[in-house]
Amino acid sequence: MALRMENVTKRFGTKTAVDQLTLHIDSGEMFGMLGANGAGKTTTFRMMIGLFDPDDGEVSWNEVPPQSLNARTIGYLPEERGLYPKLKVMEQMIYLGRLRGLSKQDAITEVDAWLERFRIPHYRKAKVENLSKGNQQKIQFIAAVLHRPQLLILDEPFSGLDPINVDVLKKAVGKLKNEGTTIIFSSHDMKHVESLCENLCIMNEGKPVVHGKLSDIKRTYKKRKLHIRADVPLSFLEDVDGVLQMSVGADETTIAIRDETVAKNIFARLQDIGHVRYFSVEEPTLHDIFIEKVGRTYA
Ligand SMILES: Nc1ncnc2c1ncn2[C@@H]1O[C@H](COP(=O)(O)OP(=O)(O)OP(=O)(O)O)[C@@H](O)[C@H]1O
Repeated sequence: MALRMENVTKRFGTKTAVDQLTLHIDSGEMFGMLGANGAGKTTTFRMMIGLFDPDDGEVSWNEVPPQSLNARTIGYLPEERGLYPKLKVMEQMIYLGRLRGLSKQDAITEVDAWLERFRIPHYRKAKVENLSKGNQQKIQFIAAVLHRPQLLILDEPFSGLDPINVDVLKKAVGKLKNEGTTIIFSSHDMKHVESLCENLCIMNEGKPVVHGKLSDIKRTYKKRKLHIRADVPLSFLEDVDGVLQMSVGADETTIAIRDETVAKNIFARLQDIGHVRYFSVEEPTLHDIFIEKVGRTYA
């Protein structure tokens, strides 16, 4: 286990921001952290990088506490972006690279490669304040990875990016994962977590309410949705045991059901009637699971 958080608690005055959190993240894993505003994600990240000491519990990376790690081990993209607006991109990257133990030349080589990859080599000498928000975010990402960290923590890396830049950044993150980097990121967009992570944690009020492998989480979440298109009225299905909700559209009827056995019952009844053109059982999405576990409407 590369990253270990054991029973970690962090309080601010009377507020418990993180409450007895235990997380084990393997080396080379891509791990997603979800949670509503104020759930405790950023506080957790700050403890992972040693910026905050936990009040209780322990944090370690390969058995070493974050405060004792070499400056090159961890890369961090903070939620509040922290570039110097008046400095030029390359000047700033060299400065940050040097802080993490890179030679000037190694920093330049690494940053140039990233600028090429992001198709913005012409911004090498631009002042950060003159870049668009999306390009500033790419530069901030480069600042987090230019020293090739083993552990990369990205707080909301995709927020504020257009879909094209989301893809660019997703590819960059995928490349780093393939090279063996352990990556932990938070997102308010469940589709990002669903498309990138095998393992995840959903936090609510400082506690993990769901934690584990995405496929296992989906399997244990029993509720399903049915989509049916038929040439006969389907309103009689409302009375079937285990039907939770039904919405009748122009062509398609969607039914929320308690579990898969209900789908089998409905399928059997429809076969008796015939005239069914389409029948599908939808796996729960992370969005459905989030709403149920965190218990509030959340985009
Ligand atoms: N430095 C601090 N001083 C006092 N309270 C804090 C501090 N940092 C965080 N908190 C509180 O701790 C709780 C958790 O905050 P945190 O920023 O970790 O949540 P988050 O999940 O990252 O939220 P968001 O999605 O909005 O970024 C919140 O109630 C927040 O107000």
